[in-house]
Amino acid sequence: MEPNTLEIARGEVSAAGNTVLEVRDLKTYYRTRLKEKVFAVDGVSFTLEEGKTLGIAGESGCGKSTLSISLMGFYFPPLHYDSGSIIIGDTDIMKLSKEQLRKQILGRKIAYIPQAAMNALNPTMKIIHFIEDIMKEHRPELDKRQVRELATERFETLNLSPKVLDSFPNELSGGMKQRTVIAISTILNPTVLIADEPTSALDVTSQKAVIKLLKDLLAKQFIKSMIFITHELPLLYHVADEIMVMYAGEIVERGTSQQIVFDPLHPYTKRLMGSIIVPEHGMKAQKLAAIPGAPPNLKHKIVGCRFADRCLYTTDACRQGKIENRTSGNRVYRCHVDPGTLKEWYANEEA
Ligand SMILES: Nc1ncnc2c1ncn2[C@@H]1O[C@H](COP(=O)(O)OP(=O)(O)OP(=O)(O)O)[C@@H](O)[C@H]1O
Repeated sequence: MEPNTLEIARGEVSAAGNTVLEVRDLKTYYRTRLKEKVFAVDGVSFTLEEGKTLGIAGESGCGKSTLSISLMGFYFPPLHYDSGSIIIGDTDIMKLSKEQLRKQILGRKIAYIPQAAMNALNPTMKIIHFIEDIMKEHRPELDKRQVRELATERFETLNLSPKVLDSFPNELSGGMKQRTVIAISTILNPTVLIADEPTSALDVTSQKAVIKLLKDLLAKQFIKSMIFITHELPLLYHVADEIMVMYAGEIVERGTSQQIVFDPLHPYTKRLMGSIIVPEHGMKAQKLAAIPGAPPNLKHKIVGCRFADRCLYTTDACRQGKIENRTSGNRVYRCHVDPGTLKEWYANEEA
């Protein structure tokens, strides 16, 4: 079904397809020791379609990790939920109790691989014991032999040696540990997998193996969709079907990976991606560009565009009221300037 214009304008729908996750106007904040609220996720809305990988890009501190943690619906101080919905299937998980979340959602519907996940494994437990613990909670009808059979089959299908099951974490290389964490985290076939910098701190060969594993999980339908966060632009471009760009707690643009990298609309995306005339092979070493200045302090109420202090094209209009989303074809971006004018400005920069 085609999304209607209003839905797109709210940034709630990006593409036709089977929606597996819908986030509506989500707001979450850190409470500081001085009792101030830092809204690191401030009115985020988006959908994720079955079979798709959605990348999240943005400078350090723009809220990517907070958004991904927030999507689990499970909050530990200093992070708090303020408002909004996280809908998986027919369930708004924010309406569930912590117990319901733990039993019905975490690991089953949504799984999260945090930064440096591989270092979080308890070194005194063999890999099979992590899987047994998960199954005890979620598939109590299975005995130990059945759990081992299931784990062996899963590891073999993912081209991981079943011998790993009888290893301790510190007997595995960094890359193998990371792949093992991913295999364990997805053993219940979650609808959505969130991978936050899953390849950072790995050598190039291990990075490739992790990416292949993630793609295999999708292709073999052990997961239905993925949210992928990385600072590595070429990696994001190659892994993600679509990219959302975050700035100061808001989504400022969403489009296909091709559009975001090579034809950005929002001035923040434009700066973040550097020059749009980048031949693909030249992207290999490219990271997200450093932009002069710093994002606004989220402790304070911000009026107008959050990027205004760093944008090359700021006018008085940018500093007034709330900046609403605009649409251009399948794309949504949060800037009051029309696409034609933006493209003209960017063309002049390159002239
Ligand atoms: N414990 C905390 N207390 C207060 N503010 C915090 C806390 N943790 C993060 N923040 C703030 O929340 C905002 C978003 O941080 P977050 O780590 O989500 O960004 P990020 O885009 O994931 O960065 P990175 O790419 O470095 O992981 C930042 O302004 C950060 O300073």
